[in-house]
Amino acid sequence: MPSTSKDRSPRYKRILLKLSGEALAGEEGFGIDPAVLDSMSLEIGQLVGIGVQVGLVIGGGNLFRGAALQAAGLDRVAGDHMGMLATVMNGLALRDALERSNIRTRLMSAIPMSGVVEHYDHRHAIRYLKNGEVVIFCAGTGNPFFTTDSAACLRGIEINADVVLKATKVDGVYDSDPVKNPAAIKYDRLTYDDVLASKLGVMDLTAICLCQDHNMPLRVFNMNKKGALLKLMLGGSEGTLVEAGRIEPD
Ligand SMILES: Nc1ncnc2c1ncn2[C@@H]1O[C@H](COP(=O)(O)OP(=O)(O)OP(=O)(O)O)[C@@H](O)[C@H]1O
Ligand SMILES: O=c1ccn([C@@H]2O[C@H](COP(=O)(O)O)[C@@H](O)[C@H]2O)c(=O)[nH]1
Repeated sequence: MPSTSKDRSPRYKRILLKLSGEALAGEEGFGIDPAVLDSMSLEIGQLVGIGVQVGLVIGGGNLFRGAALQAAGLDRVAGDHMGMLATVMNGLALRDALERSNIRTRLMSAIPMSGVVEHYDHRHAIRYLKNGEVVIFCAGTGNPFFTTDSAACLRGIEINADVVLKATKVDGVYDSDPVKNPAAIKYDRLTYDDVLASKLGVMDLTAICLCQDHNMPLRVFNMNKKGALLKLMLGGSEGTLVEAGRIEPD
């Protein structure tokens, strides 16, 4: 039977999607691959097309990470500032790609950068989202010693998103890192307490605690699977859902 517009009504009204900076690098492992930007824009455009309000947080791991710079001898705070500025560069590139695809987009930075990006203000952000514009939140939380995962959960809570979606290169949360352990077992659902107690490393624990404190559901899924994001919006199951409450075995 052909699908009707009713079939395509989204399961979430407003989402916060965290995009990995590392994913932007594509095959190169460093920098920004325009082909990856275009494919991300296509997927995001599909969500806007079915009426989902989309807030984005972009990581910086394709350019700089404070902890790696510190290991190379740099001061940690300077390294973290470089990492946050890296997310601004990624944000500028992503906005450009989205706008080339005719998706109206705002870029808001936690660090004021007059003339380059708009300074973050959650009330303005909500207004833009209601207006159908995609909003990219860059520069993380604006503070060192945090990550963009924490920034994603923070912004998700501030804009009152229905869910935080972490797009990554693995299929969800496993009992150990699936990149290092090919025999790792994937979970479909977990509680915040499960993730915290077992220190499951897919996201930093500060981010998980924030979601737990504010009862913000979190889903980790693989962005390399074409159409996974749209499938999720239309009620399909992808990745791992982390939420409150006791999960009964199936
Ligand atoms: N228990 C686990 N389940 C799933 N993935 C895990 C687990 N432990 C560690 N990981 C690793 O965490 C990675 C997810 O982090 P990812 O690179 O997407 O985020 P990030 O570091 O926040 O992004 P960025 O590239 O923006 O810095 C996965 O690629 C996986 O290798
Ligand atoms: O709130 C924040 C967010 C990020 N940083 C620094 O930026 C890099 C890149 O972010 P990823 O989450 O690793 O992609 C991060 O390693 C930190 O150095 C920050 O200081 N504060």
